[in-house]
Amino acid sequence: MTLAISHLARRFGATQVLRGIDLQVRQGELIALLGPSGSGKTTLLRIIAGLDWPDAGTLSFDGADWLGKSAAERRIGFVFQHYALFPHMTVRDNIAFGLSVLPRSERPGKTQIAATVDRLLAFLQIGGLADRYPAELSGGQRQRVALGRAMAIEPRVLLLDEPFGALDAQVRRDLRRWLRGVHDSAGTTTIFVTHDQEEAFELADRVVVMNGGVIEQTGQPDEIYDHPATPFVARFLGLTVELPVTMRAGRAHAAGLDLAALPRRAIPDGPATLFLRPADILPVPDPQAPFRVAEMATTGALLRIVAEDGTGCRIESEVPRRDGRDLRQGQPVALRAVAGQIFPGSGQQPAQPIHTPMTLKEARP
Ligand SMILES: Nc1ncnc2c1ncn2[C@@H]1O[C@H](COP(=O)(O)OP(=O)(O)OP(=O)(O)O)[C@@H](O)[C@H]1O
Repeated sequence: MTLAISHLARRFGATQVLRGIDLQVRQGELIALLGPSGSGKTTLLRIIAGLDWPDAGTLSFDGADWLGKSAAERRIGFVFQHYALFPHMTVRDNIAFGLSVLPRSERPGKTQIAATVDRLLAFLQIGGLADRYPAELSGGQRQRVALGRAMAIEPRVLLLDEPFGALDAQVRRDLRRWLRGVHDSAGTTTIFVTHDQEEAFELADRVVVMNGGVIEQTGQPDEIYDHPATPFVARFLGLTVELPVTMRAGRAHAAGLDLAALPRRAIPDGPATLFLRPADILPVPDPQAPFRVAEMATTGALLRIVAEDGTGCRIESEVPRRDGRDLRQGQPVALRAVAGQIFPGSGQQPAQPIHTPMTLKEARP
């Protein structure tokens, strides 16, 4: 069972919001659509749900065209950021709602609906809330109920749009783990939208990074974190230090930088740009090095160090405080990169990826 999206495009007036989306989601996967505001995540989710239609492209489920089907026919469960529970109904009635409005031919009997709701209340660990009204629930409890309501119809695909966006950090973290458990035990196929990196990486089997209506990269969290496929993904995932380097036979070189730890890459000789996380740069005392420690500040566990080379180049690094014990203000240091990503081209706009974004076939199961 696969949800297959191909060349999907959507324009609102002059704004091209989706520009050719290709994505396949397998049965039982938990997928995060991650990207900045306006990148098209919600639009994509609404098209999958049958709440909006694309201008071009295809959307199919198990080989059957879904664009010809209504939202109800697709049997989608949808949870929005702002809990759209019915205020005048108890939790029990909210969860039963989707079942009680099914066409007569598909609608289970009253006893069966009550049994399904009881099972869901227990499964979602909200049995104690069954007779409360939404106004008597916390935000986190409301989102659990909203998920219960979405799951009652046994959806083929569960869609969540920033489901925890309005909640505080600790509740979000708790709900995340709870959702992962629910997803695993229920065996649903789930797609959720978030702009919170940590949430996407902790929860998802695969993360889809979107930007400006295109998918920049699709992959397992660790693959994306370790190997961002485009400059956008690199910046978005915190590789904020960008340095001009020169490639020779697959190796990057730059004055004052020790780049020997970076593996060789298939990149043409010539100018390229190295993207690094501050935590992947280690300043090492070296009397010959062109850099000097210009600033040092501690955050408790970490030491933030700014190194300058006297020509205006300032590079920020972040090391565990114990690793920076030998460093002093003004000291000459070489900067050793322990990880990083290189893209051909130089300046503000390094050329686009050397890797093509991963497709489903390439992704590990
Ligand atoms: N019905 C609409 N009419 C006109 N423009 C729209 C409509 N819906 C969305 N847009 C525009 O499409 C773009 C993408 O919106 P979308 O909500 O899909 O992005 P998003 O990635 O989900 O952003 P956010 O994280 O802020 O929700 C935005 O520029 C938005 O203003």
